[in-house]
Amino acid sequence: MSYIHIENAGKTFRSEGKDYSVFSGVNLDIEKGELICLLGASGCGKSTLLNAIAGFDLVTEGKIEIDGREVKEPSPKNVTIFQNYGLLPWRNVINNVELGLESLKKPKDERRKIAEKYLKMVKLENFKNSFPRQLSGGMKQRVAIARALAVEPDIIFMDEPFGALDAITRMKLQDDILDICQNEKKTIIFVTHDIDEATYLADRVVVMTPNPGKISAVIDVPIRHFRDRTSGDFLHVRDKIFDVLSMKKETNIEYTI
Ligand SMILES: Nc1ncnc2c1ncn2[C@@H]1O[C@H](COP(=O)(O)OP(=O)(O)OP(=O)(O)O)[C@@H](O)[C@H]1O
Repeated sequence: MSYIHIENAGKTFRSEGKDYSVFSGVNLDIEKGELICLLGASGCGKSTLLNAIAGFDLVTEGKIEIDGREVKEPSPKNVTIFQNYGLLPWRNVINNVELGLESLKKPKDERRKIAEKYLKMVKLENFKNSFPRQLSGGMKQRVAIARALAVEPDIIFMDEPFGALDAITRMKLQDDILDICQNEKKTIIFVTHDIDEATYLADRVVVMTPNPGKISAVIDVPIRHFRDRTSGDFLHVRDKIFDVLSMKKETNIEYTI
């Protein structure tokens, strides 16, 4: 049995006396240590599926199991990173990173040591005494990543974490995520509607289409982490995704140089 097992999962909301199916018939198996990107256009149910796996909002059909246990509520072993950082403005950077460790009742010395280790990992060791208002968006998201890693979670759920960042900062943070994956071997489920981001980060890209949301294809990314966004292999995987989303032009354009 896989680590995360999703079987015939569906989610229906009732609104004004009518049922509305967000996604249905979703089957997916995820192994420990995989980085899975859920990719699709706005409204295809990516966040709803992520929330169902994380236990925030349960499926209404089928089942989702993690490590053999049906998901019925959020687990303290997992963390979620959102687009809006979620930092406490009155706490400085290191105290923000220590937040989850306080809930785990770690002694103060140990908390500090762990927080410093992860701040170093996200290259913010020189900003530990700064407050969120003094940081750029990218730095804030790095603090959120350090805070998530500090509690040594089993699974990290990321819902468009870089959606509010400019393209260059976004690419730098994507590299950070790949470094972290190599060092920490975490299971990550990452929601995005950015095809390049999914191709760059994922071990497998799960492509979803709407009305109702369903999985149209699961695309293996054969070379673990390209690090080169212009390589032929990268473009090949990207092309496959365009194909699934029916976004390729019918006719091929010929270029003459
Ligand atoms: N609690 C709810 N009640 C009713 N409808 C909902 C609820 N939550 C989500 N939906 C609907 O489900 C659909 C899918 O939403 P969801 O946020 O999962 O999509 P998404 O693919 O993540 O989109 P985006 O990329 O824009 O965030 C939307 O049409 C949304 O309005």
